Amino acid sequence: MPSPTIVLLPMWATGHFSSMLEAGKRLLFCSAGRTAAYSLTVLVTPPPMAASSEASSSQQAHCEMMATVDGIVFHHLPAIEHRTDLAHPSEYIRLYAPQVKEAIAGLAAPVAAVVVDFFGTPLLDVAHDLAVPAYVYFASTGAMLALMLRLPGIQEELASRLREEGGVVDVPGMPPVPVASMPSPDVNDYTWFAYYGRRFLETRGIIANTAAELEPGVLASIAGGRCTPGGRAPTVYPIGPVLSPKPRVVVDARSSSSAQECIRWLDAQPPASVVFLCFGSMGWMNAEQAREVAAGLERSGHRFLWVLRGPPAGSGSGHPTDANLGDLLPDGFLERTKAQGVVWPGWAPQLEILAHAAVGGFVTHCGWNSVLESLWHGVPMAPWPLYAEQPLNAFELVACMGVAVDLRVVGTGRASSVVEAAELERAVRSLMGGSEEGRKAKEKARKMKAACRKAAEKGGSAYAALQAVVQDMLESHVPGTAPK
Ligand SMILES: O=c1ccn([C@@H]2O[C@H](COP(=O)(O)OP(=O)(O)O[C@H]3O[C@H](CO)[C@@H](O)[C@H](O)[C@H]3O)[C@@H](O)[C@H]2O)c(=O)[nH]1
Repeated sequence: MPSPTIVLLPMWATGHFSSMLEAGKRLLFCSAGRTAAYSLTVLVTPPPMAASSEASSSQQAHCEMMATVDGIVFHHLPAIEHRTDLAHPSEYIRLYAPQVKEAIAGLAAPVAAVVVDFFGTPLLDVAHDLAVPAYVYFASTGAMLALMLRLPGIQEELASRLREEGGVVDVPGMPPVPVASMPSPDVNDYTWFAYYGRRFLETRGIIANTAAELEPGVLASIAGGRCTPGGRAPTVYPIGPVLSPKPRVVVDARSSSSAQECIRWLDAQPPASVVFLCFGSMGWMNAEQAREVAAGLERSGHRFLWVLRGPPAGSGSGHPTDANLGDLLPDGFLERTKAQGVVWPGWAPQLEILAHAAVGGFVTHCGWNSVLESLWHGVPMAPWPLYAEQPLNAFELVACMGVAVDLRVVGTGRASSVVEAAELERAVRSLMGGSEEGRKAKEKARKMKAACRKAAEKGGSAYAALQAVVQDMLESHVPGTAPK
């Protein structure tokens, strides 16, 4: 009888796919040496056409990188017909249910557990139909998880709260969240968030990319049943920070020059002297936004490494394009600042950059992977949230963790939020140690670095959570049973 397998159902977006694969690898390593060690089966759903070939090539490169790890097997599901009427990723993922069911039922190994990305929550039905224990992998913050769990109980009053001038939303374990810091409902509208929150309670547990040391308040409030109607608390396994190295091929294929050039430039800069700016896998800037940033950086006088990507081709949705710097930057900027900084017009080796001693601060869109990578290396941040749950993350970084300086963003959304030049100049100076706020953020980030590393050590909280979830999977799995 083959050893039991854990089935992973990741979602294609880079910030989800790579994080979940890395988490799966950790589950696998944690089970090694036990009497019933697992294998890992990853069912790969191709991105919809609108998500672009960039998501496909990134997905493929991650699969190739992970395929070299013993015990991981990939099954690529055939693409379904493209549908233009589906606005939400979860609706699209739901269409894969029959294929996912067939693939799981056809596995030779007994299935110990199915783990779905939170966008793939509709696929919990498949696990239930097959009577297989189900778990969710949550790639974002504990705060966002608390909010999702809370939403079914406050959905009715939420609409009026969101309209109130100066309104706040109560997320247990956090200070009152101003309406402006609520996740932007553009893609992930609150109906879906509430749906996830309800359905998470059907699982055996939520495997979360966070750590008790990072978000003690919200994790305690979830565990205490304060976020859920009826006080029924789900089991959360905070196994983070899970950092996911990007395959070299993804970095090189997406950059106009070798990624190593960034690192070589950093090698020549003094310690903690460079401010790094990067906006995730989907962030981009238009000429108005870039002009303000350029002026702010130049006036700050600080060294910078700025990853600048241009708007998506065509309709404006989809992935950013490699920037044509001439179209985005003010005349003469590159020439005037060539001794001060570098503008990188494509995909950059972010994890290596944040690990570099020359980097002293990070202006970030607050994607949770970016935040964790920054904290892991003790780099303080200035938050410029763009979409999804990023405004909530930004609030948490400043108001709860104290690891970021405030940055005043005018407007919301990818195309319409602007940080004016004078504000960027002020925030960069502060971030780089020019204010009490900046120095405090740096000190807090240094402490978070130590806490993150302690959590991940053998005997640390994340390590214990990994062992606990593997133990739960062993207990829930009845040896010798395969799905019907
Ligand atoms: O030039 C780049 C740009 C990004 N990255 C990497 O890409 C990942 C980006 O992930 P993240 O920071 O989480 O941003 P998004 O790609 O925007 O992630 C999505 O998924 C996250 C996890 O759920 C959410 O927090 C975000 O809001 C959502 O947009 C990180 O590992 C970065 O290191 C690079 O290596 N080079």
